[in-house]
Amino acid sequence: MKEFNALMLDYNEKELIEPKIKRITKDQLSDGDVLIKVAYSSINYKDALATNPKSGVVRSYPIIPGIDLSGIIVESGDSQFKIGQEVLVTGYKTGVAHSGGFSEYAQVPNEWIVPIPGGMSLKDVMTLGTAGLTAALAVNAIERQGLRQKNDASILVTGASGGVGSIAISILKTLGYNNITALTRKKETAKDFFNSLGLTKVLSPEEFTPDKIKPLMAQNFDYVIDTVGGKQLEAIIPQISYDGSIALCGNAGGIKFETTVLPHILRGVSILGIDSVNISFEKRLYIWNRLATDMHPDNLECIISDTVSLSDLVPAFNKLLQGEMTGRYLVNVTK
Ligand SMILES: C=CC(=O)SCCNC(=O)CCNC(=O)[C@H](O)C(C)(C)COP(=O)(O)OP(=O)(O)OC[C@H]1O[C@@H](n2cnc3c(N)ncnc32)[C@H](O)[C@@H]1OP(=O)(O)O
Ligand SMILES: NC(=O)C1=CN([C@@H]2O[C@H](COP(=O)(O)OP(=O)(O)OC[C@H]3O[C@@H](n4cnc5c(N)ncnc54)[C@H](O)[C@@H]3O)[C@@H](O)[C@H]2O)C=CC1
Repeated sequence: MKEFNALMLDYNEKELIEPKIKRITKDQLSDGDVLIKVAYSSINYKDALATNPKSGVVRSYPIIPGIDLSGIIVESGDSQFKIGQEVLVTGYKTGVAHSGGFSEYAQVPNEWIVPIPGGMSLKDVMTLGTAGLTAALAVNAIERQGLRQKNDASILVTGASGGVGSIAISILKTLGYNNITALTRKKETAKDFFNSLGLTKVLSPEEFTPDKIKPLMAQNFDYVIDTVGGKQLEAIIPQISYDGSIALCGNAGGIKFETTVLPHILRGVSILGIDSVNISFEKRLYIWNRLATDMHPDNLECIISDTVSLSDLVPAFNKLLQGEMTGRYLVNVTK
């Protein structure tokens, strides 16, 4: 490997220099103990945000973005990791302050590396990627809050056409929780996708949002997995049932919302924060193991809408940011 392809983001103090595929060498990668020949990556909302310097996602330039990668170890300075071993990396500084997965090779610290969980392929783990890890963390969090004891609990999932939302729905269904309502702006345009997820209850924001939002409203949902954040939350939290909870995962619709203490002090409603980037290694392994076993979505192949190559990334980012994407993009780095 002398030169190889990578997507480079650079910034000239005023504006982002148009992201471009460049031929680079190993010494242009960030430092690390292990060199991985990348097979697959995926596109997450955060990867698309990374192309906007104002988003605050990228902490240093130039950078190879891509918060996810799977591949095969080709050089190892750590006896724990063997050449030829199949591994995955998500989160930490990957793709935001350390060269990431949109490259034919990546070099990372040993403590970020997760061996591919039993039974899964390099492609399966990137079909899930950070979106899958986040969805699984959210389901795990609401299970710990009582969902396990309530098989017929009513669960609302927002941003349901997106990566985190659709994988959360698949995991919930795989685990046998079937009373799921999807909230989506794509009720009409993504009908086939929702059918493939086995959803029967799909609401648009217009149907969901009451004319007047009161601090407490009818208790319609026991649990919520929210990927949208922002103003939409103002109509959701007052509709959570007594002792229910909401796993807050995302900010696709904004970061600010106004609320009152009433759902929390009168109904015992809990807000559960979900982070996939810096969770402990122990929890990471636990969740990946669940994704390979009881949480493994029955219909994993339905989640991927398109498989793209490094040269297709920029138009794909734009589609994601404009909310035009349904499901997920898998990135075949070798294509
Ligand atoms: C896959 C995951 C996701 O998709 S999460 C959603 C995508 N991420 C975002 O939208 C975050 C974008 N980032 C921002 O908007 C900003 O970076 C910020 C608002 C989070 C912080 O920027 P600001 O300029 O206000 O503050 P500082 O850079 O000075 O940081 C303050 C304080 O927060 C710590 N911090 C910054 N970024 C993160 C982060 N991503 N995760 C956790 N903590 C973060 C930073 O270290 C500072 O703490 P300190 O103790 O002072 O070092
Ligand atoms: N907490 C964590 O560790 C993680 C957080 N996230 C966050 O979760 C969110 C979803 O991520 P992905 O599934 O990768 O993105 P995605 O782009 O696949 O899905 C986003 C969904 O939100 C919808 N949406 C976008 N803007 C909206 C608006 N204004 N109002 C209503 N719906 C809107 C889209 O139509 C889509 O269904 C993002 O905010 C992302 O940053 C993602 C992964 C990890």
